[in-house]
Amino acid sequence: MIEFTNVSKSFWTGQRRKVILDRANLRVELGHSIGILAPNGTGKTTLINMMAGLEKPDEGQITRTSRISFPLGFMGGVVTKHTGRENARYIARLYRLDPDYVEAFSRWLCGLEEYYDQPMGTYSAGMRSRFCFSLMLALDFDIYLIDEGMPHTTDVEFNRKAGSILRERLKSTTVVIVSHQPETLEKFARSAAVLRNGKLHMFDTLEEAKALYDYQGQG
Ligand SMILES: Nc1ncnc2c1ncn2[C@@H]1O[C@H](COP(=O)(O)OP(=O)(O)OP(=O)(O)O)[C@@H](O)[C@H]1O
Repeated sequence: MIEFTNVSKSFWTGQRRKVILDRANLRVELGHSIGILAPNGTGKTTLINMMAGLEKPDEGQITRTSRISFPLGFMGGVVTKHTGRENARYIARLYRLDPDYVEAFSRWLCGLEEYYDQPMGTYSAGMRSRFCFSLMLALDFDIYLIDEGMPHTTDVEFNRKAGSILRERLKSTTVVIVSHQPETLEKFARSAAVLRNGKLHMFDTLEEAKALYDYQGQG
């Protein structure tokens, strides 16, 4: 479960205070995936980072009682001078999981072949994103945090394998996905919230959320 209670967050831009959340409340229960719709630049990444514990609220309380993933695509946990193998084994230990299993699963899924044993600094952006996604699926979380859909990868075989594992995982896991596009949420969640002017408005269906989002304009 993830619960936001009266959570506020803002940034000082040098000229003004940019409000991301203003005493926002939200509850994510296990088994109930949700999508969060928000226009670009209004705080999607900040919100998902707060759920992951990477960003602290200014005020209010965030309660986490499940195994919650780092955001899909997040690279902060990897050390680029180390190889994919070393990173996978190190991160497995941090999560108290079997490094042999995590390495084998991620090595198989990302399909980086000999690059898996090369420093991650030599990877292309697509290779890094395949590595991080494969690691995230290897770690087996209760709640997966996804910022703007699947990683952009041009590798057809990876997309096929990762897509089918993710679909299977979705039957037993919970997803929180943020996006500026309702279509991105459709595959993952039936209920949705809209982030608007620092408030989170929760709806039982994606259609209702979309109606408010469209009504208020997406910019
Ligand atoms: N550390 C920071 N200091 C100052 N401003 C910040 C900081 N982090 C984010 N912001 C600002 O807060 C706003 C929300 O940022 P965030 O990255 O969460 O938005 P987003 O909805 O994910 O954006 P995009 O759709 O462009 O990816 C932006 O205006 C951004 O410039």
